[in-house]
Amino acid sequence: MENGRKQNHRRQKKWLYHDFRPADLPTRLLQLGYTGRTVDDYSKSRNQTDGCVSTSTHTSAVDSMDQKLCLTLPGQTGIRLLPHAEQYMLTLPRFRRRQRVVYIASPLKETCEIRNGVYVGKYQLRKLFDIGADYTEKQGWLRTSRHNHFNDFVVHPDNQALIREMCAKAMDALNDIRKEAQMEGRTAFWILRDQAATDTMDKSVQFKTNCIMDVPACDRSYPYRSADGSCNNFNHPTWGMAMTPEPRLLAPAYDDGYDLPRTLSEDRFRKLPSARVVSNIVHKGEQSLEDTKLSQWVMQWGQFLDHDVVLTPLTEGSMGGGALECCNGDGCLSECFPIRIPEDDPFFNGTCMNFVRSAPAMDFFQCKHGPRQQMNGITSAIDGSNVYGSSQASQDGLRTHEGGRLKTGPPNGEHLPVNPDQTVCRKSVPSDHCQLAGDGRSNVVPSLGTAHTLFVLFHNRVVERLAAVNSGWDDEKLFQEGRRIVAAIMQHITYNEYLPVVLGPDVMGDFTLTPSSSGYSDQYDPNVNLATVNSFGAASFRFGHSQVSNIQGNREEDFSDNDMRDVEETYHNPNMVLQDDGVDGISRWLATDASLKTDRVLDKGVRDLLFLTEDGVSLDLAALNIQRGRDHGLPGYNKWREFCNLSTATHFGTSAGGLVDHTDEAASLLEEAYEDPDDIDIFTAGVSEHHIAGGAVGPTFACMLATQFKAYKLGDRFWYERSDDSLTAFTAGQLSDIREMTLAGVICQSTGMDSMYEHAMLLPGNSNQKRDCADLPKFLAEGNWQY
Ligand code: HEM
Repeated sequence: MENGRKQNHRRQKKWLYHDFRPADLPTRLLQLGYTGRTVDDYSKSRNQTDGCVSTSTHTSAVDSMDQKLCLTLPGQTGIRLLPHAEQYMLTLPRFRRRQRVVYIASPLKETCEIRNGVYVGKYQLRKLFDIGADYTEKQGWLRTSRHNHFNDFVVHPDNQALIREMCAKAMDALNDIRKEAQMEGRTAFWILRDQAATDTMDKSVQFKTNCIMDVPACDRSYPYRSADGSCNNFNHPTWGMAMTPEPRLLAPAYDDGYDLPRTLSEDRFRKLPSARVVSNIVHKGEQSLEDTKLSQWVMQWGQFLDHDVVLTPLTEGSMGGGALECCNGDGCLSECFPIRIPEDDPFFNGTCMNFVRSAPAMDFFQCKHGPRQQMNGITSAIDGSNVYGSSQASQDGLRTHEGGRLKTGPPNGEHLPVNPDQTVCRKSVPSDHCQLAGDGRSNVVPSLGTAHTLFVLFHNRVVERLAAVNSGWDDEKLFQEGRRIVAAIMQHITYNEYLPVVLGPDVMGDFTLTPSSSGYSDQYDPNVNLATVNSFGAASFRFGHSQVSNIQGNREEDFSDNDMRDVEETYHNPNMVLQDDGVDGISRWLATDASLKTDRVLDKGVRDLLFLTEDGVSLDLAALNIQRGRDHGLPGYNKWREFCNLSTATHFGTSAGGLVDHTDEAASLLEEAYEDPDDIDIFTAGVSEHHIAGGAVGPTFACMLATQFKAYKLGDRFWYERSDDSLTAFTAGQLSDIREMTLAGVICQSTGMDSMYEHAMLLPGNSNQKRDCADLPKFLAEGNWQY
């Protein structure tokens, strides 16, 4: 008997890891929760939509098309298999006879450390089964960094320990879930499926508690924002803090309920189309339409603002460190989720677009964990963290520590300072420099670098003026007061100039977003969490990608064209902004060139040529957006319609019960791309809706965006319009000075320009005339600012 049990146990282990028989797969799948489908069905559906991407000369695990396991055979292309988490596999029938070894990539939770300045976590490839001779075991490293697109998103050393803790905990959490499932003899999918449904903004599943992070202690008498956004809310000091998980408005729709990206329909019978296929069908167009009212400053303010409120770090890695290459060697790692490029792609030659999953996160302060979450690497509040950084160390590194000023850089001290890491950008001439700013993405395009530069220069003008009227103030006081004023002006520009043209008057009113024209506005509610929610970063606020044009430009003092470059030439190349007249000329171009209309089409510069390298490798931003939503487990379009109390679609027509907020053309393209309206990705459907009256987005994105902007306003203890907190409030006179300020005023004050259009975000016209800078609002720091 004893012997029998042992044998049984051994047999079970063997079955799991070594001796898997393809014939058992249907039964195994049923046990694992993939009900109602046979292997053949599954294989067929995967066959239709998946391609195999990498070729190998030896037997090894090399690639995956979406986050899972893969198998390669000598001289054959790689095949992606099923989730490592459940320790089982699927294979395409045609390879059965020839397959040798299948590996499992499993993170080793105890191995989180910093290497070469970035967080790395160890993973191990274990043999799952073998039907042949070769067998090797491999080890590699996963690292968590801010981003892998040309190292834009470098982790500040100050945050490395935090990332390490967080990632270790997140890996622990996912392992706990797996173990729990094994102990109960059920799959994690079933355990978490119901619980995941309740894992919304406030609740998450609680498995085990071994907290190692302390909730920050708050000094209630400190009058300024902390550098990392902690203690904005005294009752919840981590709300809105950098390096914390992004809350969710809706439960995630992961394939396995807790970790694996959404690649299947809700009933798990359909495989979703490749993100690039969707992009080719829905987001491709001959030429994007220009907006008739809005200038490029709307696009540029959107991106600059985005970099104030959200940065979602990715997991990176490779055997020897460096960015994860999911189309080239790292594809077997569970953190890879590359995008399949169809054979008949109109632009790309290859079959695979690199895509790395966002780093896993959990609420490590409350030690709650459940389905995989993603983290915000920067502060959530609209607080100028893109100017001042999101950690104490980063803030300190940006300051001169004299007179409250921020550092500036060559050639004339009117540009961003030199980044200590000169490998994060491309240089046209040796005298160019990679720029340093509060957010790591400032080199992405020159017009973004321009916005950053303007606000650093503006800060310095503000503190100079404060110093002139407050002679007793030291560097710290000047810096913090300047920072407080600049953040308030950024909030005002956002709610007074940007949001009204994006959301239109009705939504502004319904969500109480319109700034008061006089007096105070005391809507602060300490029960509101101001943290940037997952769907805002991964979907709705990406609507701005549709506004990006193929050109980066510079205009002369008389606003005629000066330097016009294709956007792909300017990615990660700050040359344009570092010209003597770069900031002025680009600001003029942004104010007078039309933004592209928010619609389903993304221009070629971002849809085919994003981050083009000298080697001719580029990405598709629409496909990345779709894939990112799936990576984060964002539910489909219909679920967001429900969230927003809007009708859902049961057919692809535009009549009642269908896609009522789409044109016939957009609806029919969605039908071509998807099998069922429930499958439609939120980015794709959201960006292609009709605009709401007076706005630049459709009703679904308007609701999702307004929900977030309401939280930024109501949940911010430092909201600029408040009067009811004597510690943080501006005086009535100061508030009225802040309300006077406009983006045009900031541009004029920060540069040597003579004139600018009054409403920088609107195209020139009868109600938007060019004005002398002398006649535009100025922040003078007289009277009201003398203490
Ligand atoms: C030249 C202009 C722009 C470029 C090249 C660009 C590029 C990118 C890239 C490469 C990503 C990461 C994609 C991924 O792997 O998931 C991203 C993320 C994002 N972008 Fe843009 N973008 C631009 C403009 C904008 C604008 C105008 C907006 C908003 C109005 C915007 C909002 C966002 C948001 C919210 C994210 C997610 C950020 C995060 O969670 O880390 N972007 N963008």
